[in-house]
Amino acid sequence: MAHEHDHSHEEVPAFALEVPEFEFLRYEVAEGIAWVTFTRPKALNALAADVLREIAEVTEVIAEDPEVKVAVFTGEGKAFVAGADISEINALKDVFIGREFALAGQEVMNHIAALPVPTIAAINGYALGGGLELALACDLRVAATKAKLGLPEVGLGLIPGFGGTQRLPRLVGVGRAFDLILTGRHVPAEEALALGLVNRVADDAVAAARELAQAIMKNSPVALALAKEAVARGADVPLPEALEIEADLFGMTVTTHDMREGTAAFLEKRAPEFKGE
Ligand SMILES: C/C=C/C(=O)SCCNC(=O)CCNC(=O)[C@H](O)C(C)(C)COP(=O)(O)OP(=O)(O)OC[C@H]1O[C@@H](n2cnc3c(N)ncnc32)[C@H](O)[C@@H]1OP(=O)(O)O
Repeated sequence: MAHEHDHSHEEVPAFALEVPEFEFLRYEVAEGIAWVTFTRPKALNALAADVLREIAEVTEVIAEDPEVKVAVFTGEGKAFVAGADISEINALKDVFIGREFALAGQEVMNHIAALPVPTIAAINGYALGGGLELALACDLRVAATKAKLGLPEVGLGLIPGFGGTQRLPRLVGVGRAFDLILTGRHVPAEEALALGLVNRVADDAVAAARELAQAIMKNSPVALALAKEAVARGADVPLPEALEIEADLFGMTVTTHDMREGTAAFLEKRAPEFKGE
């Protein structure tokens, strides 16, 4: 085959994943966990358009990386994410551009929600507005004791626009969601736990997220992906149809190596060795 270019990357094995350079986040994979850390602490990790673009890119990297079993999102400094960038919103004037702004943010959150691996928001500090909406797009939320969560948009003359008016009531119920959406107040972590808004509260959210990820990773990766798919696809359809989706996906599990291995290991009183297939 003729070589038309100087392939300076030729020594990289064909299967190596190309990870783009990120400016506003750090991407690391260690022991099966993909860590996405927002690194714009001076602006409290606010979601400027460029940050949202990088989040969309990193979800593609995660989805394609076979090493990743669980993904954790967290922030540097005193905030997880303090919302969409208010100076960018201040510049929005046209109704259609405003709508596009919300749709673009929603799309990024949808990318997170659609990831095939379990996702955890390690809420190290403020998770406000678009920041809470990002956490709501994750499967699980772990909050630091000092974290504050809220949807303060109405105080800015806005409404939540990155999924908050929809994902929050689905998670905690309409009445509890209205409390947050209409007051815009900052909810402390312990109260967020009582509301069902977060799954765990710990002094160190990152350490607690790591423990949660490790507990999840003991299970079959293929079962995790199918369980996640069942919940997601069943969420917005009538119950009889949702139960059919569950049965179809259950059917798929019985054809997997992991199901043979998991059930055999139980019967043989030993630990399973899952392959994710
Ligand atoms: C569809 C989605 C819509 C949305 O998400 S709308 C945004 C919703 N979020 C908010 O309304 C929260 C806004 N931020 C705050 O209320 C405060 O911050 C905090 C309570 C979280 C923290 O207050 P404190 O500790 O006093 O820090 P600080 O001096 O306000 O913030 C440090 C720097 O970060 C900038 N910043 C904070 N949040 C945002 C943001 N969401 N968009 C743009 N910049 C933000 C500030 O302005 C400041 O910057 P400088 O150092 O240059 O003065």
